[in-house]
Amino acid sequence: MTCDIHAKAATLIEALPWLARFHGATVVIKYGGNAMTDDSLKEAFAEDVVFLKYAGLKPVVVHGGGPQISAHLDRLGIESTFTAGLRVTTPEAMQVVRMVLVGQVNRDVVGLINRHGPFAVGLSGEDAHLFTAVRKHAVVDGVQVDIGQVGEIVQVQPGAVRALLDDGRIPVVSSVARGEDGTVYNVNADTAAAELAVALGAQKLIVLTDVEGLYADWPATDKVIDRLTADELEAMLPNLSSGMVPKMGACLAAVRGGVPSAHVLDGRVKHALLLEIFTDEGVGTMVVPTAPDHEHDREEVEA
Ligand SMILES: Nc1ncnc2c1ncn2[C@@H]1O[C@H](COP(=O)(O)OP(=O)(O)O)[C@@H](O)[C@H]1O
Ligand SMILES: CC(=O)N[C@@H](CCC(=O)OP(=O)(O)O)C(=O)O
Repeated sequence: MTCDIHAKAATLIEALPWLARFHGATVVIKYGGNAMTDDSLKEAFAEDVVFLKYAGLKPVVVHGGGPQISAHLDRLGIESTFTAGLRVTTPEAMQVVRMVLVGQVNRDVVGLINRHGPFAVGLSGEDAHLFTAVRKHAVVDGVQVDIGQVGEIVQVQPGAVRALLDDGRIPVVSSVARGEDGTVYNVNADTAAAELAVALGAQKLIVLTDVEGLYADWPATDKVIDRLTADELEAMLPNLSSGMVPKMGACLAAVRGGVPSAHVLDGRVKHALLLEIFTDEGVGTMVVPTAPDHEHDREEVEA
């Protein structure tokens, strides 16, 4: 019993340096479609985000919804195909993408968070010119491939998100973007989260997904890379497959854009967010700008 109490106190006090470090910091969290399928995990995610807010951080959520979009397209008899991890998006599919992300998944995430208080406000990347995009082409074996209404973000106007943060709210953003010509674009949510993290000058980008982190030798799953530099990641990128291409590309873009660290965490682990931010070990894969001079504790590495 005494032992239990001491262990609890030790866990709480272990958080102290991290609370001091991240007080007032903006943290962008990408909540992935594959990490949002289990009800008790969804509730734990919402608790973590609200915990971060009460702990003095400024969480911003960017959500995905790939599996939910695929399920809806399936019901309508529309086939889903992906090129380089991106959904080939016909105008017909785009209507479904927008409806599912903005009308369904965004509402679900906002609702989960707001069980704890009047915090979450949902917005689409189209709102207040948050994300402006142009048509993106995928490159397969050096050849440009048309993938439909997939957008590449060319401008972020984070004013609406900042205003919500200043008002003590938790912005919840869907990865749909506007084009200057009125076209609506489907943007990969990892990419959107990274762009927003850079524009906000965030202290961290955290990407929650359904694997432990970046595996060194996928599909072998016995070794997770716990830390790598931007240069090391860049060298690995051409050999990555499926959803990890945009995910790790996003981590690289965030770190190169001035975000001090980007993390890929296992969203299937309850309270993975809290473990990453408030404990000494950290979990998952961390991307940092450059290698530390010598082996140090995690605090120095992230500084
Ligand atoms: N090197 C790798 N390490 C980890 N996962 C990988 C790797 N290469 C491919 N994957 C696959 O990428 C998936 C994650 O991408 P994705 O399904 O798009 O996630 P999310 O929906 O969370 O954004 C993993 O579930 C795994 O199947
Ligand atoms: C262009 C593109 O691929 N867009 C994604 C947007 C949602 C997303 O990224 O969802 P996850 O994070 O759950 O994968 C899609 O249509 O699936």
